[in-house]
Amino acid sequence: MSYILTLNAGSSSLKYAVYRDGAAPELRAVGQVDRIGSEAAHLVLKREGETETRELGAADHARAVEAILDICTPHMQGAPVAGVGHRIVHGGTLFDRPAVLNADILSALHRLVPLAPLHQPHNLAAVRAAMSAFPDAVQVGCFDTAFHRSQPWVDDTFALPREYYDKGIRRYGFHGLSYDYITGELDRIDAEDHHRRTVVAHLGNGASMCAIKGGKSVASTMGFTALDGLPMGTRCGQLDPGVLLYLIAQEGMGHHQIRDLLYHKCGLLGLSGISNDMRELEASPRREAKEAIDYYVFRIRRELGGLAAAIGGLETLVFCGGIGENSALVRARVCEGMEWMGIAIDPEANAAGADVISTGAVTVRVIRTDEEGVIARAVSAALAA
Ligand SMILES: Nc1ncnc2c1ncn2[C@@H]1O[C@H](COP(=O)(O)OP(=O)(O)O)[C@@H](O)[C@H]1O
Ligand SMILES: CC(=O)OP(=O)(O)O
Ligand SMILES: [Mg+2]
Repeated sequence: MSYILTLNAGSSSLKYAVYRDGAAPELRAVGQVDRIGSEAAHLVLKREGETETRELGAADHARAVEAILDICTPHMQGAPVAGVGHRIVHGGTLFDRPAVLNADILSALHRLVPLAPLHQPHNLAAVRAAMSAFPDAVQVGCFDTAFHRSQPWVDDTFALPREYYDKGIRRYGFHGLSYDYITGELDRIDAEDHHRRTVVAHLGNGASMCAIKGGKSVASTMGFTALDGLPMGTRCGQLDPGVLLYLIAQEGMGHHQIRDLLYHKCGLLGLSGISNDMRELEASPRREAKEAIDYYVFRIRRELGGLAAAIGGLETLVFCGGIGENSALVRARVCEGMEWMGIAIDPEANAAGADVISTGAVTVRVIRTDEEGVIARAVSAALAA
């Protein structure tokens, strides 16, 4: 008997899950370290209906991995961690599937840091920490970009001179582990194949949408970085590049200020001035909160039309991610007045967050996504190979 650990490192958080390896990995515990990089990192472990927490003080990713190991070990009854799976945001053009990590691959992934400055360094830090904590375990990288490698050239490129495409300035797309999971679920639950043309809305703190045809990504709203497309908790989403030129030339802003603005101060937080958290905005009576939700919904509806056009119609629409799975309000407002597209939903089914909420020609589903599960299965396959 052995265990699989999955690590999903963000800039200030590290989500993890522990599985017992087997034909189908069995989830044993999940948790998260928050506020990494501050003076007050905080660890949570949930297993068998119980929650444990620990204060870690000042902690980097290596310390976070150490603390995760420390809190999990007593529950593992001496069995080893045979494999560690990592969500790695950027696989560039190199990876269209998971890969067993070694020194050569790590240096290739390190060269992609400039393409994902706020995600990739933390993903790689977690890999290094796991390699030293589990020197005998197989380390498997699972790439957010991999699912989108099938995108046609027109959605892979920007209309920049060709040399920039060759330098890697392309539309990679992200949240691929989530889209991979959803695609697998649709194959499983919809045997009659009413999902040949599907749009998935992954609405979490980071958010994107993907048009999937015959199980393959055709177009997505995220591009070169995880800033493009939909507005997010704190990220801007689609932005006229002229705005950046203006900020540089007229406001005298530099690289770090602009980066901080676009990643941390925009989106729902920037528009509302209240919060990046959809729950708080839904509960707020203030006009700014309502307008932030208005903009959010408006952008999703615009993208839905565009993505459906990219795949020549729509049979299935899926909502997932923290907002997609839990916000009946956002789902209702996205679907409102969309009968012209074949989208109509049942208010009660929507309020209950039912698996299927539609009454029209397009099947509208709510699916709890599972990026961790996708990673764990990739590790299990690598261990079996
Ligand atoms: N019941 C709910 N109603 C509305 N929004 C919710 C609800 N539960 C969670 N959310 C929203 O989900 C978002 C977080 O999504 P999640 O997928 O957990 O993010 P992450 O990208 O960090 O994994 C937050 O905006 C949060 O407010
Ligand atoms: C790529 C991305 O936006 O990831 P997350 O939603 O975890 O921030
Ligand atoms: Mg997420």
